[in-house]
Amino acid sequence: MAALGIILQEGTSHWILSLLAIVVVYFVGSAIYNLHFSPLANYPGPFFAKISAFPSFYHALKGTRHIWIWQCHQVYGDTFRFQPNGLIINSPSGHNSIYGTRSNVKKGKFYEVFPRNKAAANTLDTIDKVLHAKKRRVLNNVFSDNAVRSAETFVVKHVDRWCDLLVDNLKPGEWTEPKNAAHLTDFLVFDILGDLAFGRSFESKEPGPNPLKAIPHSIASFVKFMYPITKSPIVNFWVWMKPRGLDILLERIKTPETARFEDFVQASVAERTEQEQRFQKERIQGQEPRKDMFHYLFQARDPDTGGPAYTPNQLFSEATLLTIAGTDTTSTAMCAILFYLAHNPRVYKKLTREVREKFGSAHEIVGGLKLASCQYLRACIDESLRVAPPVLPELSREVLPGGLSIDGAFVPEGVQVGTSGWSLMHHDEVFGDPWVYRPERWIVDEESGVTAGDVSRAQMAFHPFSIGVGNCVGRNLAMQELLVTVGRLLYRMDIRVPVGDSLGAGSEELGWGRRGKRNFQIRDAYVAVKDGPMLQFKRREV
Ligand code: HEM
Repeated sequence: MAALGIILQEGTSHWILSLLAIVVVYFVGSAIYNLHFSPLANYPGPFFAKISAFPSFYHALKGTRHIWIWQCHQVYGDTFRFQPNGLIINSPSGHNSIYGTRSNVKKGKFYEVFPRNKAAANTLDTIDKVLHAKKRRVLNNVFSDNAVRSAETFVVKHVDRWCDLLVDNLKPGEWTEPKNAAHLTDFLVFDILGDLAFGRSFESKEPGPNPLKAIPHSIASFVKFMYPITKSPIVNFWVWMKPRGLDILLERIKTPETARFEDFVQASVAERTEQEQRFQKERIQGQEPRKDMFHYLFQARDPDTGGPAYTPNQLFSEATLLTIAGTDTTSTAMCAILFYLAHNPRVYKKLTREVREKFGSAHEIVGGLKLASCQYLRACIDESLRVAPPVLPELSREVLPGGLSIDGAFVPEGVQVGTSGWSLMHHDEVFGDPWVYRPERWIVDEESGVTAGDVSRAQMAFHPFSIGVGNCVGRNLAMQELLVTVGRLLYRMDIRVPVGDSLGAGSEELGWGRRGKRNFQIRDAYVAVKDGPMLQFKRREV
C-alpha cells in the first residue's frame, strides 16, 4: 500500500510539474510573440503591458486607470500599447478616425461583459451595427427635442425643491453645515431621472429614511465591480463563458449592491409595465399616459414585425442603461462644476455676476434664448466637463477586416483601439495649460487673447459626450439639467468650501497627475465615481 501511495504521489507531482511547464512555456512563448512578432511589436508601451493586460486591469481595479493612461502618454507619446492587442491614441485626428461615423471598427469586447445574458444587450452594449442603429432610433425618439423640452418642467421642479432643502431654516447671513456635494447631486439627479424615466420621483433628496437613497451608491458599486472585469486579461474567456454557465453563476453570486440595484430597476419596470398595460386595456377616455422615457420604450414597435420592439428582458436592460447613464454622469459633472467654482474665486465672481445680472428671478432661468446667451455659464460647464469628464477611459473599439488608418499608421484587423477622454482633454499641446480651470478658453475674446483658432483647436479635442453613431443620446437633457441647476443655485445662494476641507481635491501623496490641490479627483470606473467636494451654502443677500 505504501509503495502504491508513493507511486500515486509521484504520478500526481509529475502531472503538476508537466502542467506548470506547459503554463510557463505558454507564457514565455506568448511574451516572445508579443514582444517580437506581433503586428504591434514596434509600438512603444510599458514592458508588462506589451505582454499582458494585467497593468491595465490593475489600474482599473484601483480606479486610477485614467491617470495611468495619461502617464503612459507622457512617457511613450501619443500612441502606446496598453495591452498586447491594444493601442490607445491621444490625438484629435486619431479620435476622429476611431469614433467617426464611417470608421472601420465595431465596439470592443468591453461591451459584451455587461449584459446579464446575450438576449439582454441594451443599446450601448449592442455590437452589431445594424441592430444598434435600430435600437438607437427608438432612443432618439425618447430624447427628441420635444421630449427634452417637456422634461424641463420636471427638472425645474426638482432643482427648486433641492435648492429649498439646501438652505431650509437658515437665518439671513448664516452658512449651512458642510454637505457632501456628491450625495446632494446624486439625489437630485436620481430624482429627476425617476420622474423622466419612470414617471415618479424617487424622493431621495427629501430628509428622512428612504430605502431608495441607497441606489446611487449601488450604481457606483456596480460599475466599480464590472469595470475591472472588462479590462482583465481573461476578458475574452469571460465573454466566451457567459452563455456557457457564467451568466447563471453570476446571477447566483452577485453582490448585495448589484442585487439591490437590479431589484430596483426590475421593480420600476414591472410597475410601469403594469401601468402601461392597464392604460392600454382600459383606454381611459380623454386621458393621455405620462410620456416618460419608459412609455416610449414600451410603445416602440419593431419596424420589421410590427410587434413590440423590446422583450421584457430588453426593457429591463434599457431601463438599467438609462438609470446608469443618466445619473452618475450628470451628478459627476455637477460636482466638478461646484468644486471648480468653489476653488476659483475669480471664476465664481464672474459667473455669479453673469447669472445674477441677466435674470430678474430664479424662475426666469429656463431653457431659451436668455439662458443660451449666458456664455460664461456654458463655458464653465464645458470647462468642467473637460477637466473632469464623467466618462473617463477609451471607449473600446475593435478594428474590422480591412484595417484602419490612424494618424498615418495602418492598424490591422482585430486590434482594440481607443482614445481616453481624460487624456485627450488634458493634452498639453492642445490646451497649453490643461490643468488650469479656465472657462475663458471657450470664448473668443480679444481682451483675454483667445482667438477663434484657439477655440476651434480646443473643440477638436473636446468630446465628453463622444461622437459618431454611439455618442450620448442624453446630451441635450444633461446640458439642460446642468444649466438650470447651476443657474438657479447661483442665483439663489452663495457657496464656499469649509475652511481646511479638501475632500475631492488632489494632494502630494496621490502622486504624479493627481497632486493639484485645485484639481477635482475622480475614480475611473468607466463612468467616474466621486466623493466631495464638501460645501457650505448661504442664502444670497439681495
Ligand atoms: C454630463 C452628462 C453625460 C455625459 C458626459 C455622458 C457621456 C456619454 C458618453 C461618453 C457616451 C458613450 C459611451 C460609450 O460609447 O461607451 C454616452 C452614451 C450614452 N448616454 Fe450619456 N452622458 C451624460 C448624460 C446622459 C444622460 C442624462 C442620459 C439619459 C438619461 C444619457 C444616456 C446615454 C445613453 C442611452 C448612451 C448610449 C448611446 C448609444 O449607445 O447609442 N447620458 N454618454
